[in-house]
Amino acid sequence: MDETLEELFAVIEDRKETLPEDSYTASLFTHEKGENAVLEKLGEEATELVLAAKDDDREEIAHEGADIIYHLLVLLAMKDMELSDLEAELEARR
Ligand SMILES: N=c1c2ncn([C@@H]3O[C@H](COP(=O)(O)OP(=O)(O)OP(=O)(O)O)[C@@H](O)[C@H]3O)c2ncn1[C@@H]1O[C@H](COP(=O)(O)O)[C@@H](O)[C@H]1O
Repeated sequence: MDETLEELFAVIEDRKETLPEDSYTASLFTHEKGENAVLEKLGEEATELVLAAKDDDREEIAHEGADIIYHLLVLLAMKDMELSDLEAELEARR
């Protein structure tokens, strides 16, 4: 899981740097709504996750959970944060 997150975060940082035209990630960095675009996505997906959990739909829980993690990593990159900032917080709670 760690490796998957690190690789995904590296791709996100690359999209932020190179802004390819066909990249959904790049479109979040250049969105006219600014960071609100990713914040709205996080809000929507949190609601969808709650509904999936209420329906006991394990496939949908995994789908919405992955959407949330991806958009959270985009938010970290947008704030010039590192994956290690999140890891440090989790480590401190152990
Ligand atoms: N992990 C993701 C990822 N998760 C979600 N999304 C996008 O986030 C959007 C989610 O919006 P929506 O919820 O409206 O779309 P949806 O899929 O219908 O979702 P539901 O409504 O079903 O919940 C979709 O357009 C997805 O394509 C992602 N887009 C990209 N990535 C990763 O980012 C990498 C780079 O992608 P590009 O930037 O597109 O090159 C990819 O290789 C992936 O690894």
